[in-house]
Amino acid sequence: MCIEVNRVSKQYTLWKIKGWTRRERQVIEAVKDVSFRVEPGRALALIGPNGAGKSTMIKLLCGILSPTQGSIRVLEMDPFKDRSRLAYRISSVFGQRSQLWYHLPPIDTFQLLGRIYDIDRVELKKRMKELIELFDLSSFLYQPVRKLSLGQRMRCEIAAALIHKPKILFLDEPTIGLDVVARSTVIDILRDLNRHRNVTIILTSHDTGDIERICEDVIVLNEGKIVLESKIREMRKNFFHSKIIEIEFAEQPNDLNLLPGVRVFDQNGPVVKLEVDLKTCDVNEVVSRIVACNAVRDITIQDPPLESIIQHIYLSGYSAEREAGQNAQIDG
Ligand SMILES: Nc1ncnc2c1ncn2[C@@H]1O[C@H](COP(=O)(O)OP(=O)(O)OP(=O)(O)O)[C@@H](O)[C@H]1O
Repeated sequence: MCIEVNRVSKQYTLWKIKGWTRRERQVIEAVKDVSFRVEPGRALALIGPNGAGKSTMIKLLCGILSPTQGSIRVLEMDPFKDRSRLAYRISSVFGQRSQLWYHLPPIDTFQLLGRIYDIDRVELKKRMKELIELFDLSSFLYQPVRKLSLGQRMRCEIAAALIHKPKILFLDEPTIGLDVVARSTVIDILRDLNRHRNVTIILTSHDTGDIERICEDVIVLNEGKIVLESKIREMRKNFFHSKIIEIEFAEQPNDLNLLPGVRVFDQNGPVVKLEVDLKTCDVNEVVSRIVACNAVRDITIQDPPLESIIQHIYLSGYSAEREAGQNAQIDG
């Protein structure tokens, strides 16, 4: 097994200053009694709303934090106790933080990391060549990192994370702030690493598109607890029951004459978002009907926002069922 998380909880303790002399202790339960396993070569997404505990979970798995309760094994090691040994076998990319030297070109960081990981000179040269080709870095390899675009920086960031050939790559919001093209490049690279180079990927993202293209498995966290553990395919089948159609009409529509199963999700002047229940009707039919009866400037079809899927998971009573099941197991 690549990763084994057994009944892990993580609490943060904060001290609030109250007046001149008093301090009040506040305990935040970021992760509550979480268990899961990841087989080698899988790609797992950890998703959930803000504050759900995703980053805390990634930090626990990398050994940056130690659990308050429970145990974690990553590649047969305790990530917190064996952190330096584990560092040779795993890697992490945090979208909001950089491991590249800001005022130096990326090539300098690669060479420095080569030294840190004790990679032999010839081998390092070979690996850098491979990564430069894979991530198409040659045109900006000698420019200071501060002068790179966000997309170029993220490609260098992931290349740097791979210099020591890690078995597991942890990514916390790797596509945050990237434009459509840069995001797509990063996603393709991550998918290739997982599918063809056997790198296990653990990813957090707020973007359902990223998650679907990279990962096979998903864990949904909310308020520190697992509310759903599933294959992405199953989650789509069970919970993605709707699509959002965004239409920009030539002028504000009076009567949309909507089919059953279609509701107005949002409206801002001539821009209307419709939610289509896929169990009741077909998206193509809805689009054809609207285009036939109205002057339309633009139409886009999207998946519903992650937050609304999570809300749906709750409304479907899934989490309550799961909790009841777990309690029954514990009692048994
Ligand atoms: N260093 C810290 N000290 C105290 N509380 C923290 C710390 N880091 C996180 N928390 C709290 O723990 C909870 C979980 O935070 P975490 O960052 O793990 O969530 P997240 O799912 O990654 O959220 P986001 O999507 O916003 O990044 C939140 O209530 C957060 O305020």
